[in-house]
Amino acid sequence: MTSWKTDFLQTQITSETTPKRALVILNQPFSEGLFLRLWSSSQWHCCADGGANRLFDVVDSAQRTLFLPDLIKGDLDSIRNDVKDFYISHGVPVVEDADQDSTDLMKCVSAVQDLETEQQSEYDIVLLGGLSGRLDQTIHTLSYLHKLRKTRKRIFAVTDDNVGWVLDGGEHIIHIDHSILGPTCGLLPVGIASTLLSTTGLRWNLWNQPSSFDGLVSTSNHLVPTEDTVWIRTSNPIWWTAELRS
Ligand SMILES: Nc1ncnc2c1ncn2[C@@H]1O[C@H](COP(=O)(O)OP(=O)(O)OP(=O)(O)O)[C@@H](O)[C@H]1O
Ligand SMILES: Cc1ncc(C[n+]2csc(CCO)c2C)c(N)n1
Repeated sequence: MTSWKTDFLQTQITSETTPKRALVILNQPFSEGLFLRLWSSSQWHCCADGGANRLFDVVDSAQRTLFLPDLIKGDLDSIRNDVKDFYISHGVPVVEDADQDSTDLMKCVSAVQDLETEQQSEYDIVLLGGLSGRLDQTIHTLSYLHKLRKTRKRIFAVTDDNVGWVLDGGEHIIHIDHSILGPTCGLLPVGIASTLLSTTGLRWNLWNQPSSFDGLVSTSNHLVPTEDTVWIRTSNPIWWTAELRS
C-alpha cells in the first residue's frame, strides 16, 4: 500500500525521512505566501522560461538576491530581457533549449532528471502552477504527470487554489491536514478508459464503482472534517485534486 503524505507545504522537514524537493516555477500567477512556503521547503529551484518573470516580480527588489534559482530553462521566448540580465549577472545558469517538440515544463523535469543522475539521489518535484490558465497547457500538465507516473512516484502540481497529483493503480492513504486542504476535492479519470474506484473519508464515497470521462466523474466531492485520512483504491491511474485553503 502506498502512503502519500500531503506535507509538501511544511517547512520543517527531517531529511532522514523525506526526500529532497525540486521546485519548478511555471509561468502562472501565484501568491507571495504560497511561493515563500514552497521555496523554503525546496532544496533546488528551477524556473521554466517565463516562470523567471513570475519569480522576479513576486520578490521585493531588495530581497531578490535571496531567491536566486539554480536554473532557468526553456526555449526562452517568454523570459523578459531585464529578468534574464538580472539572473545572468547573479550567476544563475540560463539554458536555452530551442526544441519545439517539448514544452518548457518537460525541459525542466528533464533537468531534474539530470540533477538526480549527477547526485545519485531522488527528488520529489513540485510544480508551482500548471493547473489553470490556458486549457492546452493545463491538459498538458494532466497528461504529462499521468505519463510520468510510470517512472516517478512523487510529482505534484500546486496552485493557490488546488493541489493535485496522479494516483497510480492500487491503494493509497492520503493524510489530510484540514487546516490546509479542503473542503472540496475530486477524482478525475483523465487518460484512462475507466477505473474501478473505492474510497473512504469522503462525503460522497464510492465502492467498486466505475468512473470514466464518459460516465461518473467525482467532482465537487468533500473531505470529511472528522477524518484524518482518505483511502482510495483505484484499478487504473486517476488524478486526485484537493482545494487549498487560503
Ligand atoms: N497560461 C498557462 N496556463 C497553464 N500553464 C502555463 C501557462 N503559461 C505557461 N504555463 C506553464 O509554464 C511553462 C512556461 O511557460 P512560458 O510562458 O514560459 O512558455 P510557453 O511558450 O507559453 O510554453 P511552452 O514553451 O512550454 O509551450 C509552460 O511550459 C507551462 O507548463
Ligand atoms: C504535433 C505538434 N503539435 C504542437 C507542436 C508545438 N509545440 C509543442 S511543444 C512546443 C514548444 C513550446 O515552447 C511547441 C511549439 C508540435 N511540435 N507538434
